[in-house]
Amino acid sequence: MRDDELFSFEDARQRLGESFDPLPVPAIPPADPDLDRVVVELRRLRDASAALAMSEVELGDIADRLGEVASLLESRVAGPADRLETMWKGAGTRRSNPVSGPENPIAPPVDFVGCDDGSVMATVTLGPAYQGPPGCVHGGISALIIDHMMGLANHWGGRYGMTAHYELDYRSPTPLLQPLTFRCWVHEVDGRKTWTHGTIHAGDRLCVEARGLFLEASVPVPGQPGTRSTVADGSQ
Ligand SMILES: CCCCCCCCCCCCCCCC(=O)SCCNC(=O)CCNC(=O)[C@H](O)C(C)(C)COP(=O)(O)OP(=O)(O)OC[C@H]1O[C@@H](n2cnc3c(N)ncnc32)[C@H](O)[C@@H]1OP(=O)(O)O
Repeated sequence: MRDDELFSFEDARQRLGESFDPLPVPAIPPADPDLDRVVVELRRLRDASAALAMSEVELGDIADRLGEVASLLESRVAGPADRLETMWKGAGTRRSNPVSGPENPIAPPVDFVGCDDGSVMATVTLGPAYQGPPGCVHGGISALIIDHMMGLANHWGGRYGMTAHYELDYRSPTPLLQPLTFRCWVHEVDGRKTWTHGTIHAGDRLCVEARGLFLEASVPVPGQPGTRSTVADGSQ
């Protein structure tokens, strides 16, 4: 097989076979609409405060007021271990993951679409908060998004698993402030193993190629002794 064929999603559906029966990820309503609003505001702050050095903007009063809000929030919430237990009584990480989660301020967020061709696709424009090389997306951010998206591609292809092995080739710089097309698809399956591939393009230009090996596995759910969950789905 040629290298470029490895990174073609065209026949992903064929490879999944007649059993391809995509499983959409059901939308889950917010447990608390105000939590989603808090996260929206935090993302506005993130985007407005990234890459501000040398801007000559007067920030002293902003820092003071943000400090007051942070202290108010801290005084109202439980510790992180307690919160981890509570969130698993809800939607698992489907609403709180760091890539698409509406409850997670570090998520860009990325919105995914399951495609009839067997792949999962997303278009996203990343801002300065995600900068690595000058004007470019940090390679670890690309890796984070594709890894998560591979999990969704597995689900779309009727598979699940934890990442056991993951590798990337950065073929050309991945620009900030331009729409990027992410695509992931199941490449091959064998028993507990799923090999999943992914790409990032800026327009027609290939920026990143990725390969992941996922193994069917589950982990204990925080605060629910004896209960295990497959990665991220919040169901047992
Ligand atoms: C209705 C609901 C909708 C919900 C819809 C949700 C959608 C949901 C989207 C979520 C998207 C999240 C996606 C995030 C994905 C992560 O971030 S996962 C987090 C990162 N990964 C981890 O923490 C995994 C840590 N590693 C482990 O726990 C264990 O190593 C594993 C992966 C469970 C495997 O352990 P194990 O089961 O003991 O495996 P083991 O028996 O040693 O090996 C099994 C086979 O795999 C091979 N293997 C194992 N490791 C490797 C390796 N690293 N390289 C190559 N081969 C390997 C072995 O050689 C062996 O091969 P065979 O001899 O059978 O041919």
